[in-house]
Amino acid sequence: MSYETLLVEMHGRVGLITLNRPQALNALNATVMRELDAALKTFDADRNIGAIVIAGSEKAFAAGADIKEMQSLDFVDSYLGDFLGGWEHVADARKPMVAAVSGYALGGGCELAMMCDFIIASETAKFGQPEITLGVIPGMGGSQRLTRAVGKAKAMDLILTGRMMDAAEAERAGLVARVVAPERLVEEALAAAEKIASFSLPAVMMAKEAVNRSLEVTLAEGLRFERRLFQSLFATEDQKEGMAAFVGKRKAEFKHR
Ligand SMILES: CC(C)=CC(=O)SCCNC(=O)CCNC(=O)[C@H](O)C(C)(C)COP(=O)(O)OP(=O)(O)OC[C@H]1O[C@@H](n2cnc3c(N)ncnc32)[C@H](O)[C@@H]1OP(=O)(O)O
Repeated sequence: MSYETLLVEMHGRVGLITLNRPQALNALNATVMRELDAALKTFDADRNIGAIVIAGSEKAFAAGADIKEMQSLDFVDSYLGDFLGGWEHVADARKPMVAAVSGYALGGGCELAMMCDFIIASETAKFGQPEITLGVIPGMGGSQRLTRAVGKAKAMDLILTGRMMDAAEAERAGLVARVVAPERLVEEALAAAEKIASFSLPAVMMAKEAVNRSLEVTLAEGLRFERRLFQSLFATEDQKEGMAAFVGKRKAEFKHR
C-alpha cells in the first residue's frame, strides 16, 4: 500500500511509521489520520510485527490538527460528522506503540503522542496544548490523557495557558519516559521497540492490556484482571520456553505462541 502523508517501513519485527507532511509541520488532517489508522491496522494484524514506532520530523512530531482545514468548520458539520471521533482509533492498536518525539508536539500532536504507550523525546521536544489560544479546547484526548499523565495542576497550567513545556520538564512531569540526543532519537525508539518485539507477543500484548486496564477500573478489579492474564500465559509455549531458557542458562527463543 502506498501512503501520501506517511513513510511506512519494517525494521525486523518493528513497524516504523513516520509522519511526512513537512510543509505543514506534520499537521494532522483526515488523510493523515486515515492513513495512520490503516498503517497501524496492517501492523497490528501482522504476526511478524511485535511493536510499532510513530515518529515525525526533527522540527515537528506534529504541530496539531490542521488549523487551515479546521477553521471553516461549523458546529452542525462537526457534530453530525463526529469530527475527531474516528481519530481516536489510533489508540485501539493492541501492540505496543512508542512515540519518538522531536520538536513540536502540540495540540493533536501531543495528543497523538499520548495515544502511544510511551514517549521517547529528543532534547529539542516541546509539548503543549495551545488550543485555548485558538478559541477552542483539546479534542483528541488532551484534557483526559494529559491529566492522567502529569496530574491536574500541570495539565491545568498547560491547557489553560497554552504554554509549551520542554523535554526535561515533560520527563520530570511523567509525560515522557526518556530523553535522548536528537540524533539518537529514532535509533533509541527503534531499539526500545525491538527489545519489546523480541519478547513473547502474547505476553507483551497482555502486559499492555493490563497496564491500560489500571486506568479504567478499581484496584481490586485491576488486580483480578492482571492475575487472570498472568495465569492464562501458562497456556503458552513461550512461558515454557522462557522459563526453561532461564533454568538452562540460555537465551529464550520465543515463538510468539
Ligand atoms: C486536535 C485539536 C482538537 C486541535 C489542535 O491540534 S489545534 C492546533 C494546535 N497547534 C497549534 O496551535 C500550533 C500551530 N503552529 C504554531 O504555532 C507554529 O507553526 C509553531 C510554533 C509550531 C512553529 O512556528 P514556526 O515559526 O517555526 O513555523 P511556521 O511558519 O508557523 O509553520 C510552518 C508552516 O506550517 C504551518 N503550520 C504549522 N502548524 C500548523 C497547524 N497546526 N495547522 C496547519 N498548518 C500549520 C504554518 O502555517 C506554516 O505554513 P505556511 O508557511 O504555508 O503558512
